[in-house]
Amino acid sequence: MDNDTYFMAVAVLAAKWSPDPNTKVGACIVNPDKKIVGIGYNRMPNGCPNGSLPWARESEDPLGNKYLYVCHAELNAIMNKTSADVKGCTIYVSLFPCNECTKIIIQSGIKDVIYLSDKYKGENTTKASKKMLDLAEIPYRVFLPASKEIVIDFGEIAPGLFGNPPADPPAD
Ligand SMILES: O=c1ccn([C@H]2C[C@H](O)[C@@H](COP(=O)(O)O)O2)c(=O)[nH]1
Ligand SMILES: [Zn+2]
Repeated sequence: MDNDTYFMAVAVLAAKWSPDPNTKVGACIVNPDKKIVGIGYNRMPNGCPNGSLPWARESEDPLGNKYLYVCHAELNAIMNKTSADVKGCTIYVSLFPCNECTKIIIQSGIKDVIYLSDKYKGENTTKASKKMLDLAEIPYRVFLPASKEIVIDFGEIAPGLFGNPPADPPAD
């Protein structure tokens, strides 16, 4: 598996933890030595219990929608960093970063953005992101997967757990 596939798969796996019922986003930050230094997904802020804040999108009351509360995947990945900083790192994101995340990406010193989905490319938030990234000379590129899915096969690692005892070693 190549680097991009591996790191984007980590971002997509992180996204699966998101409680957002509509759009689950994952981010994986990788340093120049190809070490993962931060992972995040979109979720409500720490200390805000499940159900205490809305996941709605279209309430007439802005306080009844998720947008004022949710912490974006990129923010969480940067806040979760395991290194002193993320200068010179690459961020793999399952969705093109919004304008607010783009500001944080730029200010944090991240030097490269690789994304999977650009489903909000027509929105001003995405247009503003691209404008800022262009001005800051931070390249961004789409990740084009070689296949639609990759399989994580637990049975390959531990066949005994699935009713297939490991084969006997060959006789001498
Ligand atoms: O840069 C971004 C942009 C968005 N998100 C999160 C924020 C929300 O939880 C969803 C978007 O919800 P929609 O229902 O598709 O409007 O994605 C993010 O983490 N990073
Ligand atoms: Zn964002």
